[in-house]
Amino acid sequence: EALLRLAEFLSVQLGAEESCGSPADLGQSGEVPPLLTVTSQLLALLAWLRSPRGRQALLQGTQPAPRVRPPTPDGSTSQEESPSHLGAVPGEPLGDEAQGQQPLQLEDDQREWQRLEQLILGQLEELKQQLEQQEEELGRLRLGVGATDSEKRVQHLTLENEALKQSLSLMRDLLLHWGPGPPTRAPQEEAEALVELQGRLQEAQDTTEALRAQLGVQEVQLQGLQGALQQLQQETEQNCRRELLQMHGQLAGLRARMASLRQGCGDLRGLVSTFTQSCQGSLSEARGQVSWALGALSSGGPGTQLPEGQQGPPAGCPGRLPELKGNIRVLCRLRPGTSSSLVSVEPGPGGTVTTCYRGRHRRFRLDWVFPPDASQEEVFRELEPAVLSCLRGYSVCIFTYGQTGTGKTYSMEGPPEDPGIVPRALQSLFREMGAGRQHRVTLSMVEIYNEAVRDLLAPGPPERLAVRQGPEGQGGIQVAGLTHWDVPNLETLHQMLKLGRSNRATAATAMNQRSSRSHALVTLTL
Ligand SMILES: Nc1ncnc2c1ncn2[C@@H]1O[C@H](COP(=O)(O)OP(=O)(O)OP(=O)(O)O)[C@@H](O)[C@H]1O
Repeated sequence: EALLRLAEFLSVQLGAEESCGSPADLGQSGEVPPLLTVTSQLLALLAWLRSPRGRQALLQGTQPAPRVRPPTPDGSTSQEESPSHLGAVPGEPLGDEAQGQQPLQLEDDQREWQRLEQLILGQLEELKQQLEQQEEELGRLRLGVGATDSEKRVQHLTLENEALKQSLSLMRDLLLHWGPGPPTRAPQEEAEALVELQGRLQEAQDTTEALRAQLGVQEVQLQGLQGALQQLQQETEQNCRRELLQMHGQLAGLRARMASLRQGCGDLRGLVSTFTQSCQGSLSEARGQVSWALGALSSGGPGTQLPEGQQGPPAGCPGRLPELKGNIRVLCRLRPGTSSSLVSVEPGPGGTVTTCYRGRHRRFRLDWVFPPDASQEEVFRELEPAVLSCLRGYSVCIFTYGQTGTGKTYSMEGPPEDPGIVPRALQSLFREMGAGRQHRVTLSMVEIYNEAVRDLLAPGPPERLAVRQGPEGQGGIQVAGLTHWDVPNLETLHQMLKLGRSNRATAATAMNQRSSRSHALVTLTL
C-alpha cells in the first residue's frame, strides 16, 4: 500500500510539474528540479517507513494514527488524511491471518527498501553529475569575466547551487532521521559522498564569490580606463587645435615673408639690370676713348706727339669733359606759362622741381633745371660739351621727353629765328671740325609713327623699313635700307633737315595746334 501511495504521489507530482512546470511544495518556481522534489518525497516516505511509528503500522497492517503524510522536503508534516481505500482503522488489532503473513510482508518491505536505496543512490549520482557540470560552467565563467551573459549565468548557477544545497541538507537530515538501520555499507558511502559533495558545493560557492569580486574589480578598472580614455581624447583634441592655430600663424608669417622676399628679389633684379647697363655704358665709353686715342696716334704717326689742339678737351668747353658728369644726365626745362601742379622751382645745377598732383607733393632733383625764361642758347650751352664729345669717339644721344605741348620740338629744333639744340649742335660740330676737317659726316632721318619706321630722307615716297640687330661691333640696332646722305657743309645740312621735317606726320591735338604725331630720329654719323 505504501508503495502504491508512493506511485500515486509520484504520478501526481510529475503530472503537476508537466502541467504547470513548477513543484508544488517548495514554493520556488523553476529553481528546484522536479526530480529533487520527487526524491525528497520519496526520502520522506522512507523515513516514515523506517520510523518506529511506521514500522509499528506495517507490523500491525494498519494505517498510522494520526494519519500523516510523509514530511515535505522542508521538514513540515501535512495533516491531510491518508487515503481511505487502505481500509485500516487506527488502534484496531491485527487478525491471525495478518499475523501469519508478517514474515512475508517483512521480506517484501526489505526488498522494497533495498530498491528505494538503490533509487536514492541513483539520484545522488545524478546530483553529483549536476555539480560537476556546474563546476565546468564556473570554470568557463572564470575565463570570461565581465560579460553580461556570464553574469547572468553566474546568477543562475548560484540559484541552482542554492537549490542543490537545500536538497542536500534535506537529504542529510533525512538520513540522520532514519536512525540506526541495517548495517549496510551503502549508506556510509552515501554519507561520505554527501560530505564530499558539500565540500565541492562550498568550493563552487567560494569560486563564485571570488569571480564576483574579480568582476567588480574589473568593472572598477574598466570605469577608470574609460575615464582616462575620455580625458586623453579631450587633451589630444585640444593639442591638435592649438597646433593648428600655431600652424596658421606660421603660414601667415611665411606668406608675408614670401611677399617681402619677392619684392626684394624684384629690387635686386632692377639693381642688376641697372648695374649691367652701367657696365655696358662704361665699356662703350672706354672703347670710344681707346678708339679716339688710337685714331689720334695713328694720325700723328708713330712716335709723334698729338697735335696741340687735340691734346686736351675740344675748344669752347675747357674743363667740362662729359665723363666728369656721368653717363646719363637729366635736364628739366620749364615751358613759359603757369602750371597748376607746379609748386616751386630751384633752377640751376642740381636744381629741384616741386609739384602737387591730386594733393600729393613730390620733389624732384635733377642735374640741371632751366626756368621758363631760359633761352635756347642757355640750354644748348649746357649740352654742347656732350655734343662735341662725339668728335673724340664718344657715342652721344640726346632726346627730349614730356607730355604733349610741353616744348620738346621747340627745344630740339626751335623756330628759324631762335634755333634749338639740333641746329646749334650741327653748327658747333661743323665749326669744330673746321674747313679742312678729316671727318666724313653723313645724315639720316627716320620717323617712328604707329610702330612703323619711315625714312624721312628717302628719294621717293617714304617707305616702311625694318629694324634689325646689327653685327657685333657696328653699333647695335640698324635700319635696313635707310638712306645716309653725305653732308659737306652746314647749309646742306639745314636743307636736308628742312626736307625731313616736311615729311613728318603732324596733326592737331587738344593741347598743341601742330603736334608731332610721331617720333623723329636725326642721326649724324662722323
Ligand atoms: N620754352 C618755350 N618758349 C616759348 N614757347 C614755347 C616754349 N616751349 C614750347 N613753346 C611753345 O609751345 C607749343 C608746343 O610746343 P612743342 O610743339 O614743342 O611741344 P611738343 O612737346 O613737341 O608737343 P608734341 O609732343 O605734341 O609734339 C609751341 O607752340 C611752342 O612754340
